Amino acid sequence: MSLKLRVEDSSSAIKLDMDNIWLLSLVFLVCILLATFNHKNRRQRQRRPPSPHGYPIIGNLHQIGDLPHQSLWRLSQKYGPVMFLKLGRIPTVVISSSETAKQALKTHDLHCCSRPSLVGPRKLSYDYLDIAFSPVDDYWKELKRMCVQELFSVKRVHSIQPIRDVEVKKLIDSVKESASRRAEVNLSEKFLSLTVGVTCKAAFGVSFDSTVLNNDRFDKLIRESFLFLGSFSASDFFPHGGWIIDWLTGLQRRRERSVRDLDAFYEQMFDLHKQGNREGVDEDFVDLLLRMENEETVLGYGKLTRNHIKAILMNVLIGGIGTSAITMTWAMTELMRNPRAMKKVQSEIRNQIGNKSMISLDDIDQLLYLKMVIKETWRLHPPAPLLVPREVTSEFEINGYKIQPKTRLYVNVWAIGRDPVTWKDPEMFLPERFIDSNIDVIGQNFELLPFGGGRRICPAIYMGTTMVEFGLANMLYHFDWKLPEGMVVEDIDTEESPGLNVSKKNELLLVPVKYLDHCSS
Ligand code: HEM
Repeated sequence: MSLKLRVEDSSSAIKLDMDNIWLLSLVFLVCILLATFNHKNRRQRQRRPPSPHGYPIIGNLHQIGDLPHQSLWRLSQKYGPVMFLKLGRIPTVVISSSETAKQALKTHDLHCCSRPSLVGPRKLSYDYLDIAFSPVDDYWKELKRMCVQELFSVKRVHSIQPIRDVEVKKLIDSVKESASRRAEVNLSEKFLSLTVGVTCKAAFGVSFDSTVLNNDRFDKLIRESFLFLGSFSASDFFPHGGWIIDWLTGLQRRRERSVRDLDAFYEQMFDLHKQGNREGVDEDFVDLLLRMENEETVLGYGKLTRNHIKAILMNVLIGGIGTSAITMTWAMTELMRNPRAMKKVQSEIRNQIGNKSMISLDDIDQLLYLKMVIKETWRLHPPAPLLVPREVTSEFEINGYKIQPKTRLYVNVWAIGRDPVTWKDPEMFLPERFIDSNIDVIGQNFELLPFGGGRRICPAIYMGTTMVEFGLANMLYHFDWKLPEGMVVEDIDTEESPGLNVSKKNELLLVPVKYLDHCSS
């Protein structure tokens, strides 16, 4: 009995040992698998750009704040010029130096020149029929080529000069009137009226202050579109459930109303053109696009339709109005903060122009210091500080870090303009830094990118630059500028207001003094 027991004991001991061996082998195998997986994962993570710590679900969204370009600049000082963030569900890479911008916008432009699908732009652009938000495809390529050749060409910029003359003359007259009363002028508002006036006449053949265009309604329309293009939309970061938040916050409703109102505005403009009830140049933008529609012009995959025209006009409104007005306001702000630069630029203009009632486009070519003032303004205050977001379509590397397809890519040109590696005393407004420098804004110098670069570069650089140079030159020629009673230079702030285009938060109020009165007295 005892023998039997012992035999049974030893067999179960052997069985136990076998079980242990199996168990140990299994644990060993799992350990090896885990180690291999971990190693692979660590290698992959190592090849991903450095990243600040994020939270589940929201990722790094809480670190973005009201002025994302500023928050991202601060983060980039800790995590470097190629930084990875998870914004909600969206893998995002932020580029913050001229050297890495060159890699993204030049070397690897082809891999990252598409646009992400964003809800606001999708509605405004009739499902991406525009230039700015359309993904990269044959339609976008042909549309951009057509717009560069027809809408934004040097010839067209010159053909709308009579419109600029009329609108700038109106501005001068209204500022003169304030000067005669020694009253303050809201320059932020004046510059906006100027660019709205020029854009309305050049694009739609109507005056902003005419009865045809109810300017209160138009003003509201434009402000609303800017607002919702620039405001936070949960759907853009949580593609599957974000719409619920947008619905709860009322953003979705406001967005739909704004799209409806803009659509009605375009239809009204088409009707006016049908009735021949328009003013301005021989052929405005609507005329040109309607003519192309009649000629059954094919772009990419199909014929140009009314929705294509509306989407293109949306880009003209969004691109043409804010950017130039913002630049002129920032330039005047910086000149008021730097009286030496103000004196120098006014002397240049007045010495070159002599005694004239209006400055011409040809005169502008000689104003080299003015051009430096504008470049310096764009270095410190690019109107689109993060450009327009891009989407990566195929894998590439920057500084040895792998950037995966479907990543959203931001280029922080605001940070690049303040990089002490590139710019000496970056916080100082110093137009002279461009003397003897070849740095230009046409996308070839990656330290200064107010118009972006690569395939997605702004197609209207000449149009935008001409508006800014012409508007500023006239305001600086005709008037001296003083601060309102009781204010000193140190009181002028450079606070920014959030949005798609970053403008000066507090409006710029100045008192004009008529210059030519000095001459005649
Ligand atoms: C001071 C004036 C202007 C500035 C600073 C400016 C700046 C920019 C920037 C930064 C971009 C994005 C580039 C990128 O993503 O790399 C852009 C794109 C664009 N801009 Fe401008 N812009 C100005 C004037 C204009 C004007 C006057 C128009 C039209 C009337 C215009 C139409 C466009 C369009 C259609 C795009 C989209 C290009 C694309 O995605 O392929 N811009 N602009």
